[in-house]
Amino acid sequence: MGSPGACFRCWNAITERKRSHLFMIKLALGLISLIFIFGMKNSIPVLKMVQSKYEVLLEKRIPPSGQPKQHTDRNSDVTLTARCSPKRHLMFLKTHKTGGTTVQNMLLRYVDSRNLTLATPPRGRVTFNEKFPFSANYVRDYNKQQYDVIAHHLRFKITQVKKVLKHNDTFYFSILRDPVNLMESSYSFFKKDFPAFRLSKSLEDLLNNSSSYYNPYLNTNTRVKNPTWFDFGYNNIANCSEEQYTKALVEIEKSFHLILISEYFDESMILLKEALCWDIDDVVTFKHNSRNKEDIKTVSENLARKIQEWNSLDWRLYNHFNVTFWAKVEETIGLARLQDEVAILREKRRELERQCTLDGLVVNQGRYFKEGLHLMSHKVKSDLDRDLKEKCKRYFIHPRDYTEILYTKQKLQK
Ligand SMILES: Nc1ncnc2c1ncn2[C@@H]1O[C@H](COP(=O)(O)OS(=O)(=O)O)[C@@H](OP(=O)(O)O)[C@H]1O
Repeated sequence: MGSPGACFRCWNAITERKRSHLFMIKLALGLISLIFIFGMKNSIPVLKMVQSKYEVLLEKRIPPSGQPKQHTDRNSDVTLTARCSPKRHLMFLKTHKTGGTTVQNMLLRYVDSRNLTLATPPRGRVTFNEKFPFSANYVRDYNKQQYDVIAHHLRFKITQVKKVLKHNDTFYFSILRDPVNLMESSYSFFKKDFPAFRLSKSLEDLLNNSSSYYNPYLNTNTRVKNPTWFDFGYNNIANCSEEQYTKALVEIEKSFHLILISEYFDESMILLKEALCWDIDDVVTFKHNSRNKEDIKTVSENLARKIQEWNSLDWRLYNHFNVTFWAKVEETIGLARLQDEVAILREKRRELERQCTLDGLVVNQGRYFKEGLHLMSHKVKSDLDRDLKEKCKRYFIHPRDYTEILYTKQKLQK
């Protein structure tokens, strides 16, 4: 190794010509670096948003006040006392065909056991008016009173939601699903409900001949294209410029504290429980609205690409929040603890299934059986004691029935 003095002498020994060559190379390298950094920053605005989102989420992670709650860090065997209190004011944007009914059932059970106030849709309905942006007047018996939870389908409009959920610590969250899986599910579930689905012979036929089947201006075709973008309150049919897309994404980032991912449902439940400062027992769920295997069609790579193009806004949205989901995992509980807790959650589900049900998931022959589809559900054992039977039933009850039960209970409590 030469000394700094020796190096200085080397430098002086270089001829004038070589020095100017070196200068030119350094200048070129500097320029290339600048172009690269500038290009990255501007061509991937989404990455910038991911960063800023996590700065915001980290700030919000531990509420400033509330009852101390103990969390055990399994990796270090250290019991940490984090100051957080269970969140009870919740806005769940129930998107379509994303596993939303499963999340909703968990929320309704939470509302039930904690005697919270649920904003309910009109009698006999499982959705608010979904075609138009939400209005506080869509809530049954709305009289400017305060509610704790919204968990039914609606088209998101934050100003109106805030007229119903007035607590300023309301936690906003939603769930997304890969648009390919979502559209395959949607096409079979809503086959008779939307003209574009009804008229086409298959999903492939619809996407190959969309102009023959799909009239975007027909208000009965609202959720055929970019259905999740529509649920979030945005225009799912007009061309969306880069600027409009980014503006919408920033709005969603600002309004929602957490976006769950259907493909990682159990992981989502653990992340949600952490964010809400709930117990793991609160997030044990059973699948609702799932189809029998024989009703699920395999989607070829070619068709998958077409579905992604058709739902390009939903596809971008999903990819964005898939990234932020995992970043959030890293920033909060970490992958190792996530895996441990997912295993505990699944064991709890298995145990409850053993206690409550006869044969696991079976084809639903009940009242809400959807014609032409084999929807699955659980059958509660008949020989259980009264309390356990009531508890078990709550996991599998149809949202329409549960909503009515909660509505009546709330009325009686007044
Ligand atoms: N826990 C869990 N994990 C993964 N996927 C799940 C889960 N719960 C429900 N599902 C699937 O979600 C689909 C039903 O979605 P929704 O309940 O949102 O439907 S609806 O819009 O309310 O009709 C439906 O999808 P398909 O079976 O593909 O149709 C369900 O199987």
